[in-house]
Amino acid sequence: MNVLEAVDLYRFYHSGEEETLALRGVSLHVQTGEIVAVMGPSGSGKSTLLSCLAGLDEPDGGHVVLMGKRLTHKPESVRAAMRAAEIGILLQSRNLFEHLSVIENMRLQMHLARKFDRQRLDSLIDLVGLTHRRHARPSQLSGGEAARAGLAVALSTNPHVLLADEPTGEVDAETEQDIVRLFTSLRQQGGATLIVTHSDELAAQADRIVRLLDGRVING
Ligand SMILES: Nc1ncnc2c1ncn2[C@@H]1O[C@H](COP(=O)(O)OP(=O)(O)OP(=O)(O)O)[C@@H](O)[C@H]1O
Repeated sequence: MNVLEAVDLYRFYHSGEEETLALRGVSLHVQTGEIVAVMGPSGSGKSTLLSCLAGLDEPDGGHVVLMGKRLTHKPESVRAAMRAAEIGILLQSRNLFEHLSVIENMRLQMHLARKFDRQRLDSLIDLVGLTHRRHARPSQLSGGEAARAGLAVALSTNPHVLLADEPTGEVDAETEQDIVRLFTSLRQQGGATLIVTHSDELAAQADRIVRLLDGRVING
């Protein structure tokens, strides 16, 4: 089953006289139990694509279908509700509120999605190896711990699809291995994952690699 599908996405940016064609007719899908890696050089449109897939940005053309329902060209409030219910998002800027502890960040995410689940909270924090750091604030975490905490927050609502932008971008080799293992265990549980990455190691674990160049898919 297609959990997430993008059909012929276009996104243009205008600044002054200049127009950038960030996406030029991108189509892709992610199915249940599948990891799809999106790769491509800097500026090829990966982050723009992820924002459109998450409903954080509206494409200028084309559409996105999430769990059989159109996500694009809907009011922001509707997109936000669909996002909270169905999507886990891990962006490069991370998804942690600085004034909340790891566990409070996870709780907040669950409450926003109206999916509070004490058991899931405990098992996820254990899964990412942060039980002993559950009460730490983001500023008190190492880079690798913060990456794992961000992942725990993204997964706290048990989303149908996880979208991750460079999840291993700033972590050491050991944490990268842990994150790779986490993604593969999610696949075993039937999760659908789309990862934007420059890491060959992470991409090697994907079922498919979608390569972007100048806003176009150059293979699928
Ligand atoms: N808000 C914006 N305004 C104007 N141009 C933008 C904006 N965001 C992105 N772009 C341009 O759109 C193109 C695609 O950018 P995008 O960030 O999606 O690429 P990327 O593949 O994610 O790059 P990177 O690997 O460096 O993060 C680039 O040419 C970028 O300069």
